[in-house]
Amino acid sequence: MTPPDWQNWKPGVLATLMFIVDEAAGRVLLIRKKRGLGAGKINGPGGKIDPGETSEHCAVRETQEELGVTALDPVKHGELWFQFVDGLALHVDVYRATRWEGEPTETPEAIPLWTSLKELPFEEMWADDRFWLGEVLIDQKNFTGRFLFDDDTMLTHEMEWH
Ligand SMILES: CNc1ncnc2c1ncn2[C@@H]1O[C@H](COP(=O)(O)OP(=O)(O)OP(=O)(O)O)[C@@H](O)[C@H]1O
Repeated sequence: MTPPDWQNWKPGVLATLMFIVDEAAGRVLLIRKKRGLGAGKINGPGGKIDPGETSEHCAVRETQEELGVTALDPVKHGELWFQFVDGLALHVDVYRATRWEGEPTETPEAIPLWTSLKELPFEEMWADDRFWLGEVLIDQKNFTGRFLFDDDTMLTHEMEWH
């Protein structure tokens, strides 16, 4: 199919992703997602923004709910625009934090996975992640990415680095 013009994409559902980076140990706190969109995949903690909530608050709250960890001083590094051919549209703000409180704990939503920054498990992640995750986590770059998906299959992508 022909993808719609990027400019005509709707913002859709607003959501967030949080990546807590332990710079001293060269690792990032990922999750194995147990339910919801992308169940079974490895991703960062995150989820939908509640009405009236800021995106930063959502990223912190979802990380608390999924892992029992509080991210401190998160910095926004990017925006992901996902369009699925079935009509679902997701707009995701991506945060990175280097300080946190609490010990990651398994919850009904997620299994915590401290992962080496040198061995990001892209084969178990959403297909778009290999276009931006290393650049954000390691190089602290800022970006906007737009991706068209048919279920799990990425059909097109467009990256801007700021
Ligand atoms: C398509 N390629 C993708 N690549 C990378 N990450 C993706 C993603 N698609 C969704 N995500 C993230 O996965 C979480 C689930 O999205 P989301 O719709 O919010 O579902 P989830 O059921 O977890 O939300 P609630 O916890 O119910 O709020 C959410 O953090 C969102 O940012």
